[in-house]
Amino acid sequence: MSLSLQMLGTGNAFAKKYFNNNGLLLDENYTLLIDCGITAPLAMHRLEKSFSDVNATLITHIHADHVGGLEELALTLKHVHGKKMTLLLPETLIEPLWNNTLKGGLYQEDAVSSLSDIFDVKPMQPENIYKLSPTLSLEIIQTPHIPGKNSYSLLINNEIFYSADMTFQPDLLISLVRERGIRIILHDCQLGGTGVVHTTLEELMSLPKDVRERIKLMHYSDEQPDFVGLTGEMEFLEQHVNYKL
Ligand SMILES: O=c1ccn([C@@H]2O[C@@H]3COP(=O)(O)O[C@H]3[C@H]2O)c(=O)[nH]1
Ligand SMILES: [Zn+2]
Ligand SMILES: [Zn+2]
Repeated sequence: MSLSLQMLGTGNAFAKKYFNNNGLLLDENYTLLIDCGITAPLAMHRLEKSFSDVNATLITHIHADHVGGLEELALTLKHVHGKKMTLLLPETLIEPLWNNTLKGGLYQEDAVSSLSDIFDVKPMQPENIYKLSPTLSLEIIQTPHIPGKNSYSLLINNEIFYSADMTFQPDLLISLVRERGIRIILHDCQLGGTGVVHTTLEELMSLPKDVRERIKLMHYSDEQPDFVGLTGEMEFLEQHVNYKL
């Protein structure tokens, strides 16, 4: 089995040198887009990839760097390719994604009045395992990010943890490694300041070595080059590089 990850971008919400932190998870017969932010359409174009070749898009939470490209994705698929994207998303996000984010741009009288009129919606719930292909399965874990906003991390094939955006959860990270045997942790990383809505590099550096050595850093600011060599065992993921997982 060969599973790989190619990030469309590894930047935070305000980065200008990096695209939004969205990724393509690829196995032999299946491509999953993890989040589709404002910059995702341009990043796909730069990689000479088409949304029509993506089997499904998964949404972790409703921030523009994670959902801001969905309007273009949906309209391109409908009007250029004549199809709907399969949209995997936690059930709690369906209503706010439509009413608070997408309805303004996608509503069309007698044609599009709900998320499922424009996407093939597949609601997800924590603790269920979703088998996307013979070699790719997914679980969602609700994790803290912004007070009052539902946000989710991912467990891929019961061996890879993808934090999406979350505040520092040391107990969760330690138990994922020591109790669930998680091999790789792909984690958002705020390089400076205090971790109010994200996890800081300083916080990740405080983790025990057996956890740190499984971590790859993503969702970082434009200052990332100043921090190369200062992250201990944890390496930065680079956008557009295809990593075997
Ligand atoms: O209380 C807050 C709420 C938000 N923010 C910023 O807005 C950004 C939204 O996208 P993000 O979740 O990738 O990152 C967030 C932060 O950069 C913040 O600094 N403090
Ligand atoms: Zn983000
Ligand atoms: Zn966020």
